[in-house]
Amino acid sequence: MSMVDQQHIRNFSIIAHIDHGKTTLSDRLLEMTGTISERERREQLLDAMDLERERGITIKSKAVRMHYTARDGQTYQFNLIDTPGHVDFGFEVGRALAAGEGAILVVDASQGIEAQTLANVYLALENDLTIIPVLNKIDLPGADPDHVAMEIEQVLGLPAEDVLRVSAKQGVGIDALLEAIVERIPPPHGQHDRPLRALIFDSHYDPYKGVIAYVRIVDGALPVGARLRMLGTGAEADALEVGAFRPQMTPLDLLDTGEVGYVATGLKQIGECQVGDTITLASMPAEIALPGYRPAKPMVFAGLYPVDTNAYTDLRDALEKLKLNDAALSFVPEKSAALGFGFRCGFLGLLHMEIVRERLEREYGLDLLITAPSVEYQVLLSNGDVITVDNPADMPDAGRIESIEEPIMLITIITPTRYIGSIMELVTGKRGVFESMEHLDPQRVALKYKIPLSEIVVDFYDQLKSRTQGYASLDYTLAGYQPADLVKLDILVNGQPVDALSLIVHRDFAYAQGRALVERLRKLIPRQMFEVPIQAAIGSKVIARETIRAMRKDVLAKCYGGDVTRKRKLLEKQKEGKKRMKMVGSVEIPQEAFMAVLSLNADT
Ligand SMILES: Nc1nc2c(ncn2[C@@H]2O[C@H](COP(=O)(O)OP(=O)(O)OP(=O)(O)O)[C@@H](O)[C@H]2O)c(=O)[nH]1
Repeated sequence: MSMVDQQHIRNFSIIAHIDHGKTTLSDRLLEMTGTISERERREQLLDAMDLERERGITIKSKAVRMHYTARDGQTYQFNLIDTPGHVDFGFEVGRALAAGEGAILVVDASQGIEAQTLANVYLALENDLTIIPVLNKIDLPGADPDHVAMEIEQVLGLPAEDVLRVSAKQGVGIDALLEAIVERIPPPHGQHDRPLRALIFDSHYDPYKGVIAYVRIVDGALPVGARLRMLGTGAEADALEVGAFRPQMTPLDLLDTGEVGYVATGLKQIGECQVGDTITLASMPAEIALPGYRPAKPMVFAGLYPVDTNAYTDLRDALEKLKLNDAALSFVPEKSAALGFGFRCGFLGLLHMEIVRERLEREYGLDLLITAPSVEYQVLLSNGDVITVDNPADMPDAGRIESIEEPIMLITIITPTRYIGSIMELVTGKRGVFESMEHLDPQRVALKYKIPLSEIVVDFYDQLKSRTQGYASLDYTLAGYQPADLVKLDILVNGQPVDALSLIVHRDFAYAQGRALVERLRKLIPRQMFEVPIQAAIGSKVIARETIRAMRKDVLAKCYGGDVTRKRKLLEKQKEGKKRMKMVGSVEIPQEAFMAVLSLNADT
């Protein structure tokens, strides 16, 4: 049985703005400590998920154990908890941070501080972590380490002389960083003789071992074979296996005070082993749970429907499994007159939505139809009741509504000063209100605005990037709810309202958006055998109309009167080519139509 003195443990995360080199640096630390070989590093081990490698981003946090022999001759156990960098995943960053005592803050020496650098530093400070600031990419010709070190001192209050300089790519400055981890990050100071308290900071589901909880042992120890109890849910389980990620799962006899590792619980019910809960021993339970996490709050909602109606239960099972690896995902069954049975899902943001959808399709072989994303509205009814509405189709008739409140975000945009005008124009065009402007240096500012979430979920980030040639960065937090003059815009296809195409829009923009949407739909919905009118309406008032002309008769005419099987073959072939279509009434509507709203601004 290995006993490690807590003095020789260091638990930390690496935090960074996206693309500043967090993954490259993590892999370099693994290589320098002999945890992986150079070849393995090249294969970018930490970004193991296919999807991550393709998108080049880190989605799930991971916890890897390394051993480092320092200049003082002592061997230290490092537990590196990797965190995702994208704005949608701030929730996971917070969880990972709470499992350690320190954070390495990576800043690209050619880019300087970006929006998520700030957001991550605030999260680290909230968790009382020791921060080691590191300038990465000093090998780049455009790197200006002295300037960025001063920026770090001025904006973040971390002394410039404490800032380390590395090139993760070339392996420069990594020794000094390893020493700084030993010297600057405090060891854990848990109580070895107290009953076990282990914080669950992540989990995944394994078909053979059940729920695998990623844990930080705060007090006591967790031996293999022990009977465990979850303090929050009361569920009990056996520790089938305990171990550490090195980086593969490696079984051990026990996890001791201060250590980070995993425990396989055999639990099949994901709800019984929740991230944020405390694990203790059934034989000698701790009394007080560790402070948990704020549950992640979904911000964006969309309907997910199987293209094949028979796949409904498969979709439900897949969502349940995914949820284990993704605590932020929420879903409830919903029924659409147009699309049948499906689920209303809640996501942290659009990137999160895209990832969930792709994982469902790739890992579970599902063909899905997804509706346009919506935010959550607070609706005060004339009878005094307040309801929340996250599906435009559920919005009550205008006559029953007293007022509607929508979520408002506080956004921070960091940008070179030359783009301020263009950003102002973008933000005010989306009902944004200026809050403040702060200079980071003579060439760069942090702009703050309040803006409705519904205006930024769609393509705000892309527009911001294209207006600033990629130079601006964005971060956002919920600032509260505000009343607004909102109306429901219905879309009628062939005279029938299609619930899945309804939208909530501001009254001032309703006409323009209705026009743009019907024009767009006219292009997206394929011609049918008959003429199809497409209308946008508010209540019973039609505000825009387009017509899809009928298909020319001679396409199928060839088959008439002749060979029936040939006609059937032709129709089947067409069907295959249009997999992602839904029959709505007598009209086939393709997936793109349900997402048409996403590309509206490109037209207006
Ligand atoms: N020149 C140079 N490029 C680097 C260095 N470190 C990382 N990069 C490159 O910067 C890009 C982003 O690096 P990643 O390690 O994927 O960044 P990340 O912060 O982990 O990104 P996410 O996981 O998506 O948040 C990659 O193309 C790296 O090859 C460095 O020291 N020098």
